[in-house]
Order: sequence, then C-alpha cells, then structure tokens
Amino acid sequence: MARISFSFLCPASWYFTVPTVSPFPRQRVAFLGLFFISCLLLLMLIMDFRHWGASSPRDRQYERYLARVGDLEATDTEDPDLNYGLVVDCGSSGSRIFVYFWPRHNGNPHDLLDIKQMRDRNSQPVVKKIKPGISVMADTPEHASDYLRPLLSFAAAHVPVRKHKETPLYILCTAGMRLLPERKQLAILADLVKDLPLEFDFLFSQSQAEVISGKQEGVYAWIGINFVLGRFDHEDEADAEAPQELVTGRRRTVGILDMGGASLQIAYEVPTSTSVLSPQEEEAAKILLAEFNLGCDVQHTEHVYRVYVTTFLGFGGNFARQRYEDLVLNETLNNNRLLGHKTGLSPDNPFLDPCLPVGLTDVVERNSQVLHVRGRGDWAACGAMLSPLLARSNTSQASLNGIYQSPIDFNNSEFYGFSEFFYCTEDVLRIGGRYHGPTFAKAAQDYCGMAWSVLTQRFKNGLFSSHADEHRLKYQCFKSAWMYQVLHEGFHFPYDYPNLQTAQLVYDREVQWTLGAILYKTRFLPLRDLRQEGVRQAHGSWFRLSFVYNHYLFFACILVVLLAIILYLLRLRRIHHRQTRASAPLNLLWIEEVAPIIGVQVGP
Ligand SMILES: Nc1nc2c(ncn2[C@@H]2O[C@H](COP(=O)(O)OP(=O)(O)OP(=O)(O)O)[C@@H](O)[C@H]2O)c(=O)[nH]1
Repeated sequence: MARISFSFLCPASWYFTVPTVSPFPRQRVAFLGLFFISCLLLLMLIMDFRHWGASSPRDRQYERYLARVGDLEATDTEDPDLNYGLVVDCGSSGSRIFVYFWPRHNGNPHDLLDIKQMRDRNSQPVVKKIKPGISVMADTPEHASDYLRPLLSFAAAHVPVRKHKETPLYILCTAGMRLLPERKQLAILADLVKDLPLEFDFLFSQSQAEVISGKQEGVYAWIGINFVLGRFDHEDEADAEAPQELVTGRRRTVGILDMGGASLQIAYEVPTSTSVLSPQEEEAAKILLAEFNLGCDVQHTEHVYRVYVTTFLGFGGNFARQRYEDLVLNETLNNNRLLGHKTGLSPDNPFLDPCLPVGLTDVVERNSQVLHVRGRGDWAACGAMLSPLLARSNTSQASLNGIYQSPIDFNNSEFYGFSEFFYCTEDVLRIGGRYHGPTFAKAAQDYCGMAWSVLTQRFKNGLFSSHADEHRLKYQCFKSAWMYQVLHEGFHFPYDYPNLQTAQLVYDREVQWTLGAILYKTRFLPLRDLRQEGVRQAHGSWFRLSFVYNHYLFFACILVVLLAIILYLLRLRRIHHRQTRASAPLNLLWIEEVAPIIGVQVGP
C-alpha cells in the first residue's frame, strides 16, 4: 500500500492513504472528496445568502438598544445623508410643529423608513406649540399664514438650509377645523398654500395642507405607536422579545385610545375573519374598518393591516365639557321655568356642579343666557350626569353614539391611551403609565372632593406636573370622570383591565399621530431609494457576488483549483506507473541485445 502525502496542501499531520493496488478506486475517492467538499461549500454559500443582510437575534436586540440610545442624542445636522420632514398638527386647542428626520433607507423592502424626532444641540426634541387652535382664524382666513409663521420659522431655523428644498411640509388639521363650515376650512387652507411658499422654501403643495378625517387621525396614531414599539418588524419567533406577542408570523399590534380637545379616536387591529355578524353589523363594520398596506410596494402583502377605527367628534375632553355645560344650562333653566326656582341665576344661588372641585365658582354663558355654578366635587354624581352624553344604545356590540364596535379580546390585547388619557392620569394625579381602574377612580375621586383653595395652594407650591396649568386644575375632575366613563361604559373595558398604558413618551420618543402620518406619507420613499440603489448596482451586482465580495466563494475557488491540481498529479503519477511497467520488458530486451556486445553478463 502506497502512502501519498498531501503535506504540500495541508499541515504535516493532514495526510491520508490511498491504496495503489488499482488506480481506479483511488481516482473515485478523489472525485468523491471533491464532490463532498463542493457540496459543503455550496451549503455554506446558501446559508450565507439566507442570512445576507440579517443579523442574529442578539445582534438585533443590541442594535435596537443602540438605536434607542441614539434617539436621545442631538441630530447631526452636518450629515448630508439625513432627510427631514415637517408635520404641523393643527388641533382644536392649539397647533404644534414636529420636525422629523431619517437616514437613507436600509435597502430591506420589509422595513419602513427609520423616522425619528429631530433633537437640537441640547438633545431636546425639536417641537413648538402655540395656542389657541387655527380655527380662531375662521373669520380672518387671510391671516392664517401669519398664525403659522412662528412654527415654520422655528422649524426653518433647525433644519439645515441646504435641505429646505427637499424637506416635505405637511399641514394637517383635526377636529377644530372639522367643526368649521367647509367654506371656512377651504379659505384657511388656500391662504396657507398661497402665502407660505413665498416665505419658506420647504417642499409644499396644495395636497399637503388638508383637514384630515378622524379616521385618518386614528390610523396615524395607531401606526405611530406600533412603529415606535417595533410591532411592524417581521422577525423569526426566536427573535421576538416576547414570543407570545407573535400572531400568525407577525407581532401583535397594540390598540390606541386618543382623546384630544374636540374628538376621540379608538383604533385596533382586527382579525380578517371576525365573528358572525348580522347584515347590518357587517355593513357598519365595513365603514369602520381601514385596510392599508404599509409596505413600500403593493406586492408586499405581509404589510397589510386591517384596523377597526372610529372617531367621535365632540367627545374630546374640552368639547365634552361644553356639551355638559349646555346640558346643565338647559336642564336647570327648564327646571327653573317649570318649578319656579332661581337656581344658577345669581352667584349666591349657584348650580352645584358635581364635576368641579369643591368651592370653585364659574359662569357658563350661552348666547344671552348665564348660569352661575359652584363645584361640589362629587365623583359618583358627576359620572351619573355624564352618562347621557355617551349616547349609548342598548346593544352590547355598540360603543359611544350607538356606533358598532368590533369585539375586543380583553384577555389578549394591549392598548395605549394618548393625549387626555395621559394628561388626566399624569398631570395632577401623577399615576400615568400602567392604568388600573380602581386606583384611578380613587385618586380622581379624592381630587374632586378637595377644596379649590387647597388645590390652588398646592399648584402654587409646585406639587403638580410642570404641564399642569389652571385650566387643567379646573377641569381635571370633569375630564377624569369623562375619561373613566368613556373607557368603561362607552368602550366596555373591564374595570380591572390590566393592559392599558397611558403615555406621551414611549422609549423617550414623543408618540403623536403626526409620526404615523409622516410614516404613512413617506411609505413609498423606500421604494424610490431601492430603485435608485438597483440602478446604481446594476453593473456592480455581478461583482457583488464575485469572490472578492464573498469570502466563501473565494475559498471555494481556491479549493477547486487545488483539487484540480491534485487530480492532475494523481493522473500524472498513474501515467508514470503505466510507463514504468511498460518500459520494463523493453529494458530487458535492451539488456539482452546490448549485453553481448559490451560483454555484460546477465543473470546468474
Ligand atoms: N399637560 C399637557 N396638556 C396638553 C398638552 N398639549 C395639549 N394639552 C391639553 O390637552 C387637551 C387636549 O389637547 P390635544 O391632545 O393637543 O388635542 P387637540 O389636538 O387640540 O384636539 P383635537 O383637534 O380634538 O385632536 C387640551 O386641553 C390641551 O390644553 C401637553 O403637552 N401637556
């Protein structure tokens, strides 16, 4: 048995033997070896391609952590690769501008743009708020652009000037404007479209200034929070932070409750097949369902979401108070007329309002009618008085205003409450975060029962949140009772529902519907980036797959070449053996022929 050493290829100890009895098996072994190694390499290549662009779950979690930390840092305005976008939220109680930015799209068509709120040099979010709402310009629409100027000047000072031209500006108006006649809405928007481009260089056209529907507002809020929570990530089960959150291969999304000054929104994802409905309910459900694709391409159907979304105009905290005052004024004056009373007609005979803190005095005026009120801070009585304002119907499938509500699985769901849901729990009660019905009710009841003089003293002593103002103090009792009624009586949330978080910041990001709006409006931008990238790489794509780019391919080539050399050497050796055997008789012949001539003796 001959031993063939491959020491020129491998370390000295890496040698193996091949029988030399027959050259055929030896060659077969070599071929088998080549085949085996090639398969191995192919497998490695396939695995490498599968994971191309994807990192391990641990890496992903670490990347997410880093991204969250990065979110808190000042935005690098020197970075030429950053894009910016502006959203003005023109609400009923005020207007705010949010400045967002995002780096180039990462190239994965499954991902949305990584949009974040811009932070200034001091790492503070770039946001500015003004009061009152834009609807105050209803009678002087020609000055609407003057009203918004402070907000846009503020944004212009933060976004790098070289980026202004490519920075989209969206002016989106909500319930305050919705309540105006259409003619007045259009006059305000027309003034913005005409005058703002004269002064500011942002990317802005007529379609970018609009009064959005409550349904849109709800969907945007839903998109915003689910994006911040990473619920649109489509990952392997092993990658999920909480694997039970995964439903049919994607993460379970959270629902939202958003109570503004004038309107209220609820939105949550519903399964494609809901329980059996009557034809009328089926019809109602269709109107209240929004189906949309967050993918950058219509073909990416894994980004299609079906969301139940409803808006209730007049159910926001401030507007609900107005409706309540209307109700109280009308009922009191009617009773006065019928019973000959004089309740509320003078300060010394006020209407005792259970929804105001004890001792707080106020005057309600409607047209020429006046009602004097004084708080008596009775949480239970306040709740009872609010009940008619919920306008519920008798069916259990309906929520506020008798509107059909898609079933919520209260044992397997998660909700976030924004705006008034957060302010009511946090500003003065300081129990924002995880909501617990009985705890909230107790704290709100205690607040209502406090004397107004005590509350104002506590306010002066700075015992409440820095966001709390006198308006909050005054209406906290009413708003907390309203929020409680809406949640439990209107939307049928169990009193001990454990999965509601009230929030303004999530992972230190301010979660507003405006974030969802810009995500939705820029959802096709990744497609544009991907196309550009595609064109750029058209020539380089083969090169990307070449051995210079992929080290497995590089090693594969080297091994193939080396194996080819080995085979060649084996073949040479075989030929050499054959020749040696064939030349042996010749040698003998040569000896026989030549020996006599030169006198050599052959043999014994
Ligand atoms: N504590 C606190 N209260 C706020 C803040 N912003 C607004 N509010 C108050 O919360 C109430 C509701 O305001 P928003 O949530 O901004 O609602 P809006 O956008 O004006 O109302 P809609 O047009 O119905 O969406 C108002 O009474 C505001 O005065 C804030 O940042 N902190």
